Amino acid sequence: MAVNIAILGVSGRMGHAIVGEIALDRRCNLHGGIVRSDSEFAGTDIGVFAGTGFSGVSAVVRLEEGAKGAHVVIDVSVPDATVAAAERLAAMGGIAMVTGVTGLDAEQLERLKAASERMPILAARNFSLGVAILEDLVRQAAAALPLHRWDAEIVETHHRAKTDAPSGTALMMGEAIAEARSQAFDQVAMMGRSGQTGYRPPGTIGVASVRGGAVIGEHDVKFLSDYETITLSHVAHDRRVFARGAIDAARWLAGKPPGLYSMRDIVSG
Ligand SMILES: NC(=O)C1=CN([C@@H]2O[C@H](COP(=O)(O)OP(=O)(O)OC[C@H]3O[C@@H](n4cnc5c(N)ncnc54)[C@H](OP(=O)(O)O)[C@@H]3O)[C@@H](O)[C@H]2O)C=CC1
Ligand SMILES: O=C(O)C1=N[C@H](C(=O)O)C[C@H](O)C1
Repeated sequence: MAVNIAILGVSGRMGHAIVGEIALDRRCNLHGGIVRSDSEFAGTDIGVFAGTGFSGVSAVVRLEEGAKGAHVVIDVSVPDATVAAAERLAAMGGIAMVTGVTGLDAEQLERLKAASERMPILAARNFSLGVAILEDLVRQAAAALPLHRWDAEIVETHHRAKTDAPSGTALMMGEAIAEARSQAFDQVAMMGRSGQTGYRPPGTIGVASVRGGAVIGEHDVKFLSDYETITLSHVAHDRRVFARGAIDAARWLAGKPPGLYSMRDIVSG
C-alpha cells in the first residue's frame, strides 16, 4: 500500500526536499501540504513551487484540510506549529505524525508526549542513519573514556538561516554522553562560553554552535585528554539524506499504535 503523506511546513527547506523525494518514490504519495495562514504559497500547487512539476495538490492553511485522508503527516515546521498540530491531529484520529522539528522547550515536549498517548508520533531530531550510528559510537566512546581524564566537547555547524541553537542533533549527542556517564545532561551541559569562565569543571559537556554559509549540518564530538584527542564527526552533504529518512520513518510509522517513537525504533526493527 502506498503511504499518503501530508507535509506541515511544506514551503520550507525541508518541505521542498521531502516533496522532491516523494516524487521519486512510488511507495508514497504527496497527499497534502500545509503552510502558514499568510503564506504566499497558500492555494498554489506544491509540485510547482517545489520544482518537481505540477502535482495536482495545492498547499492549504488549515491543518485538518491538508491532513484529511493522509496516513501520516510529516512535520518540518516550527515548535509552536508542531505542538498545535499534534494535539489537533490526535483529536482527528486515524493519522500518524513524524516530526523532525527541533528547539522544542520542556513544556512543548510534554504536550507532544501527551498527544502521543492518543496517536503514533515519531520524533527525530535527525533523520539520518549516519547520525544514528554516530550516536552509538559517541555513547560507546563516552562509556569507555573516564570523564575525569577525557573532556567531552560538541561543536555543531549549520547554515546562516537556522533559527535554533544548539542543534537538536548536538543535544542528542550530549544526552548520549551524559547517559553513558550516568549523568543528567542538563546538570553538566556548558552551552557556549564567554567572559572569565574559570577552569573547565571536570565531567562537564561543552556545546558550541557555528552559524554561516549554506552548511547543511556538521557535528563534531570531541573527547580531549592531556595526550590525545578523539573526534567523532558527521557531515550532511545534502538535505535529501534527511528527507529520505523522514519518508522512511513515515512508511514505518503508518498504522502503528499510539506512542512516542524514535529513529532507534526503526533501526532496531
Ligand atoms: N530531523 C531532521 O533530520 C531535520 C530537522 N530539521 C528541523 O526542521 C525544522 C525546519 O527546518 P527548515 O526546513 O530548514 O526550516 P524552514 O524555516 O525552511 O521551514 C519551516 C517552514 O515551516 C513553516 N511554518 C512556520 N509556521 C508554520 C505554521 N504555523 N504552519 C505551517 N507552516 C509553518 C515556515 O513557513 P514560512 O516560510 O512562511 O515562515 C517554513 O516554510 C527545524 O526545526 C530544523 O531544525 C531540519 C533538517 C533536518
Ligand atoms: O536546521 C537544520 O538544518 C538541521 N537541524 C537539525 C538539528 O537541529 O539537529 C538536523 C540537521 O542537523 C539539520
